[in-house]
Amino acid sequence: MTTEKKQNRSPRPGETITGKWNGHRYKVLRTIGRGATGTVYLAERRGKKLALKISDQGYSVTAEVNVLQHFSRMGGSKVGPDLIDVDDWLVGAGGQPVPFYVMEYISGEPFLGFLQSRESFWLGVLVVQLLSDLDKLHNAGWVFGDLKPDNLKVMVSPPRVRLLDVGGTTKIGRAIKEFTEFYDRGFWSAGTRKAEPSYDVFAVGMIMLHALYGRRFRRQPGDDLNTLKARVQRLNSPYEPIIIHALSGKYVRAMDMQYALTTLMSTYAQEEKKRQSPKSQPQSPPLTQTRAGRTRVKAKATKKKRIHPFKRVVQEVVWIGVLLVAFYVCMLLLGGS
Ligand SMILES: Nc1ncnc2c1ncn2[C@@H]1O[C@H](COP(=O)(O)OP(=O)(O)OP(=O)(O)O)[C@@H](O)[C@H]1O
Repeated sequence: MTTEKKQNRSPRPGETITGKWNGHRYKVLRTIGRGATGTVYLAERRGKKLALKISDQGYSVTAEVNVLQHFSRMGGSKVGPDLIDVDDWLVGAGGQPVPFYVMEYISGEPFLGFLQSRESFWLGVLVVQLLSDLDKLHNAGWVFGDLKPDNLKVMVSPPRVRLLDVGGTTKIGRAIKEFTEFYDRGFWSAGTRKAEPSYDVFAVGMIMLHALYGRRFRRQPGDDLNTLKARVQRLNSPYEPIIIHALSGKYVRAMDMQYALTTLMSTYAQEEKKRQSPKSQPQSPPLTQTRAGRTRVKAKATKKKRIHPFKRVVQEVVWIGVLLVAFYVCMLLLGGS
């Protein structure tokens, strides 16, 4: 593979890319997106959809491929996309080799888009999954680094969060090599940019804050960790203590946050079960803090109480009929004896 930096030609939709070394052919369908280090295309080989990344920087391809190879050796559930092929594309006869790699195409919904139409319970479910993947990554000696909603996708049925864009993945102990300010603890003066598990955990806290708040907000001069904590408190969300702990660096490992979140969610699930039994009184607000969730719960409750007048009449008529039939049967039996 080449490592020199140059401006590569972009493939056109419908164009076929043939690898110089492995000889595999990929038909480019469309551009998925452009990042800082290159462009990702949706491609097809033998009827299978794949993601093909072409970079202008050979060294970034090498680094990303290296990380994806580590990911695939982790075993268990998949952490990042599977690496499928690494090769050079020869553009035209005698053209310069263009380095590219092919990975599993992760189809699904964007992380925030998936949550928009669902109750905030789902935020907890996805974050528990994410923390489990991060924990595996950390145990293998890496930190994801550039953790943000854009780098997460939710594969549906069953919903499963997946990590994309491994460009920021950094060896534990080194300086984080790629980050996005809003999710970066250094930006909020909440810690260093040293690659350690708590760096990713902070970003998870910011992702939760972003999802519940509904958008990113600007950092004003002087804003810091305390400003973030105050924002979290204003959300009045059951996730508040978890997010505050994540932002404050109280969870050293992703697994610590995962444990706290799972405990909180199972407590709420038990309370919800009790709440549904007619004798008990609610103890705390349900885990449905999104506006959409609250409206749905309210609508459901209203629906239960109100019965259509016509339906009530029909029910009464049916009951009177049942009673009359029972009365006549009794009369017949008494008359017959
Ligand atoms: N395996 C994949 N399956 C599906 N989509 C992918 C895959 N890998 C990357 N993408 C998408 O391709 C786009 C470009 O990704 P890329 O990793 O190059 O950069 P980025 O994350 O957008 O930007 P940056 O690296 O600058 O943060 C993104 O929209 C990303 O979601």
